[in-house]
Amino acid sequence: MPRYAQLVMGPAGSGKSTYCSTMVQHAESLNRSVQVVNLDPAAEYFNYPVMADIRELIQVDDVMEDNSLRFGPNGGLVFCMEYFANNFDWLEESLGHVEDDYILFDCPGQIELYTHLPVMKQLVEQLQQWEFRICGVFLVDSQFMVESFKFISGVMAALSAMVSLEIPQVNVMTKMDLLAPKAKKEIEKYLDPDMYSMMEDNSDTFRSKKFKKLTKAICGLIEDYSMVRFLPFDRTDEEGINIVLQHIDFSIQYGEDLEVKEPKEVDEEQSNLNYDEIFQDKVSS
Ligand SMILES: Nc1nc2c(ncn2[C@@H]2O[C@H](COP(=O)(O)OP(=O)(O)OP(=O)(O)O)[C@@H](O)[C@H]2O)c(=O)[nH]1
Ligand SMILES: [Mg+2]
Repeated sequence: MPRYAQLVMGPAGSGKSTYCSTMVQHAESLNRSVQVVNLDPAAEYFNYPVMADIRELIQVDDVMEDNSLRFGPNGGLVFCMEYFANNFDWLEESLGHVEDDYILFDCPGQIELYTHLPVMKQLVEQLQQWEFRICGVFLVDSQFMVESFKFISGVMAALSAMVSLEIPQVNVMTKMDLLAPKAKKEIEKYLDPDMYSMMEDNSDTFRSKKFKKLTKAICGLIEDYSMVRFLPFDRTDEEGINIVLQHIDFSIQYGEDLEVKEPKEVDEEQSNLNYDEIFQDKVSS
């Protein structure tokens, strides 16, 4: 039996930890068991129960206080993640060997982890060896997406994670509840974007021909992949949360291997009896 995982990624403050706790609550309401592993060694606050916490293995503060290392917060985090990659047996022990489990990994927000550092890819490969089917969930804050050039940079970040991890990925625009109705309408065009027309909208803002050409090339690239789409995520909207979950479940084929529930056996005599009654009713009417 496979196991299932979501790798919850995205820039700092994009809402990863909030997404995890919202998903846990939503899963509870569906009678499903979903657990969370905190993989952020600098995490200070999250309001979900954790099944494992990387801070038991290593903490950024300890690394920063170490006089021989002398790291700042970002270097410290990278050091922690490399240490983690060398100690996956800690994770194996914490996860146990439960068939059919469904785990969310709340990742740190440093964008370099998803663009060029190898640790996330190593984690993916390790999880696959443990028979996990993994979906990347890349979160981007909708507040920063109301202008097209910001949107393009968000898309590029998501695409970069997608290309480097080589797993199915669902991109999510978070904090939709904070948008004013007008901005919400404006942002709708980004949910299923036609990149070229978006670039035309903005043609006045391009300062030079070269910049315009570059932007056009980037838009072409994104369009060719045609995989960077965003789903809106409003933590107050159960239906919207369910749509996001369904997309993710579909990408990792969750539920396909679940045992089929047999319909209740009907007593044959009883069912014949019912049929006779219905027949009699029909004849007499
Ligand atoms: N209104 C609203 N606020 C949100 C939502 N998601 C996150 N927030 C707020 O945004 C802030 C950051 O959210 P987190 O969930 O901690 O973000 P994160 O991506 O885990 O942050 P880091 O782990 O520091 O990278 C918090 O103050 C949350 O309350 C949302 O959907 N709606
Ligand atoms: Mg967090």
